[in-house]
Amino acid sequence: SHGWGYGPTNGPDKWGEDFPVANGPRQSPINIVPKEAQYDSSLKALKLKYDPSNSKGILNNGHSFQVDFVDDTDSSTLTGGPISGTYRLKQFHFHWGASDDRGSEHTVNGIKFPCELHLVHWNTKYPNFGEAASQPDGLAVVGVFLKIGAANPRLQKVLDALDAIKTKGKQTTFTNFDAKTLLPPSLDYWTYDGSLTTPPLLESVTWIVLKEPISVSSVQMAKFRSLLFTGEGEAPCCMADNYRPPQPLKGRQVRASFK
Ligand SMILES: CC#CCNS(=O)(=O)c1cc(S(N)(=O)=O)ccc1C(=O)O
Ligand SMILES: [Zn+2]
Repeated sequence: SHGWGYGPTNGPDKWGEDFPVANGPRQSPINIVPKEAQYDSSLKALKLKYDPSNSKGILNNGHSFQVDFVDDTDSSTLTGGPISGTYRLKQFHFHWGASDDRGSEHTVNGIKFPCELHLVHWNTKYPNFGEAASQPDGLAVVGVFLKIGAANPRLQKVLDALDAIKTKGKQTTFTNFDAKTLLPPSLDYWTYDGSLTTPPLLESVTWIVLKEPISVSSVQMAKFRSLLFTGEGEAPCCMADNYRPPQPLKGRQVRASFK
């Protein structure tokens, strides 16, 4: 049977057939309405401590590309913010559109950004990522919006690696990358309880969405779209529009770390 994807026959509207949690009470992404977010003075500042030597490789996984990190020690971690304990950085990846008017998963007042970065972390109170991914407090994903503007030099090393991973399943080494350089100056954030935005859509994610976007140029966005969903030797299909649309809030509270 065909696996899940983002096409008309296997896209987000079809995921519930194989993954019934798709219609669960804490699905992601969501539309964020800043005026309805509650400022919570008890929310701590985010603390992101990333060791560049932990970056391992970059992989085209057939639905996005991801940069993987060594996560067998506490050398690249997320602490503070809305979470308790220590979460280790596992990978980061992006979601983007076929044109600059769409591509993000979260939206703000219904506005779509051209791209969204996700930094995936898992709670070290569990023995490994797989175990954590099945727990309600197992994962924490930091989301960063990208908006069209000046070319972002911090993205260039990632984009220059994409020629080597054009087709599904290709990977190459990607060392000494400091993921902190992808973050905006302000770490103000919205947070809510949600899920993975791709199958298996597990409801195990504390979402931490930064208010301030980082920049990306239209030329750089075209580079994202040069990737293929398809494997070598298959009819090529450009990797784009790999985003799930916002899901029902179902009574959840979105909190803000800032006034
Ligand atoms: C079990 C399990 C699992 C999910 N893995 S992931 O958290 O790295 C991930 C997270 C997300 S997201 N968009 O929810 O952060 C998307 C894609 C992936 C992925 O495997 O490729
Ligand atoms: Zn994602």
